[in-house]
Amino acid sequence: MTGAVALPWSAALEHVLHAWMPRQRWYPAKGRGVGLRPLAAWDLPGASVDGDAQVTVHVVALDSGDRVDVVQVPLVGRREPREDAEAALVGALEGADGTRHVYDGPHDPAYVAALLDAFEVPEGGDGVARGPAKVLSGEQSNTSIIVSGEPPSIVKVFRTLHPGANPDVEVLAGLTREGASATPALRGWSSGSWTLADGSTVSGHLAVAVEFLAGSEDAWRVALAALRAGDSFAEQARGLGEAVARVHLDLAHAFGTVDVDDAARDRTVATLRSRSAWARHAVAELAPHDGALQRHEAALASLPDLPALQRVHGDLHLGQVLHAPGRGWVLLDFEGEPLRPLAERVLPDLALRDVAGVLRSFDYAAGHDAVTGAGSPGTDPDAWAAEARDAFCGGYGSVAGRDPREDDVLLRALELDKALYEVVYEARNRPSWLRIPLAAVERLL
Ligand SMILES: Nc1ncnc2c1ncn2[C@@H]1O[C@H](COP(=O)(O)OP(=O)(O)O)[C@@H](O)[C@H]1O
Ligand SMILES: O=P(O)(O)O[C@H]1O[C@H](CO)[C@@H](O[C@H]2O[C@H](CO)[C@@H](O)[C@H](O)[C@H]2O)[C@H](O)[C@H]1O
Repeated sequence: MTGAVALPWSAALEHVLHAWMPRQRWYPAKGRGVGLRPLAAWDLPGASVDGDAQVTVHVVALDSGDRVDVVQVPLVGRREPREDAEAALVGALEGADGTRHVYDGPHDPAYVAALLDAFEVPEGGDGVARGPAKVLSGEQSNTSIIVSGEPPSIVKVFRTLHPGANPDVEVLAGLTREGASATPALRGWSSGSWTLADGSTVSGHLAVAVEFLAGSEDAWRVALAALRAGDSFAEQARGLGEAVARVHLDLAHAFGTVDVDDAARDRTVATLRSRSAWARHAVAELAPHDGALQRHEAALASLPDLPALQRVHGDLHLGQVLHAPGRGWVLLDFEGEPLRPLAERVLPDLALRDVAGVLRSFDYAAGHDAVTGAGSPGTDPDAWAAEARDAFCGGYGSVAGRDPREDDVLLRALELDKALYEVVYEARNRPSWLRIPLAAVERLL
């Protein structure tokens, strides 16, 4: 599957990627020794931008023995080095025919042009208007490129690949058909195939393009700024609650709902239990709560009746919400929790899971400055978060027809579930933040 392409797999390319990939923010195997295995490679016609560019997309398995991650690595090879792109240089390959300078695809106009040419467009859509491209900097699990055409778009190149539909593409396609306004409109996507170790060929989405909301600010920053200034976040939280409820109604309409029979209830309870057990085993700092967590796992059997299940966001927090001028709150990134297997992330779930996600995020905002020393609250953080929480639930209930606080037992179980996920997430990624979700686990148990 990695045959005649412009930049074929070779010992030299493997060596270069081995050094370069672990330094990338999106690299999913940080801290683990991995072997690289090529799963697929294909060329995109790169010469449409300039004659020197050769665009090859590699799909590579990162194998650490007990776990395999599959990543997408689009590369551009050039005979002439790009003066303006030192930071995007992956490495240089020496061959009998001279040196090839290899660049990270998203930072090279030849790849971006070729990627957009390969996009499929939703029915009735205009696709992505071409324009100058710029990679978004910051903490991201994928690589996003802003394409400043008229209108502008943002293209997300998926780095970790999964077979099947990517939920970001699938969900935004459904919501765009619904004419939803609290999510960005889908503009296009691309797909590809790769071959697994057992010889089977699978396909999946490689990239997605949506409308770019210029001039927007993310809710996490807005909330932190309000807290530091000593300003209430109640009005914004109420609007956010309304927006989340509208997205839930649109998702239910686009993808349907599933009534909870005994089997679905058992599955939901089992998922909550196994997450608690997973966290207990994964993070030593939970040891003092082991007994209480085991009692909690047993008590989940007596949860009250569950509402119907539906497609949800799955990893909703303030960093996944933008405030866009003239548009209000807009929810992003429907890929679900990165630490959860994809097959689970696309199943119908409790809409209250997203409510719990936002409530946890208010708690994070309240605890952030004390843990990181990045600023200082201008008001009592706990009272600030409690007010935001009430306003959010009130706003949500005014659109959904039921206030989440009426389902307090279930909501609490979902907040605890999220806090346990966060404990694992922080232990792996930001140990200095671990105190925030650990304190929540203690409080919620
Ligand atoms: N439609 C959009 N308009 C404007 N900015 C966006 C848009 N989509 C994403 N962003 C910006 O890109 C960041 C990362 O997007 P996200 O979909 O969460 O990617 P990832 O899966 O890599 O975390 C967001 O936090 C936001 O700042
Ligand atoms: O945005 P991602 O899909 O990568 O989500 C992961 O990272 C998030 C952190 O960026 C993490 O969110 C946690 O930290 C947030 C503050 O940075 C906070 O607002 C959230 O409430 C908290 O869960 C998320 O859990 C993780 O899946």
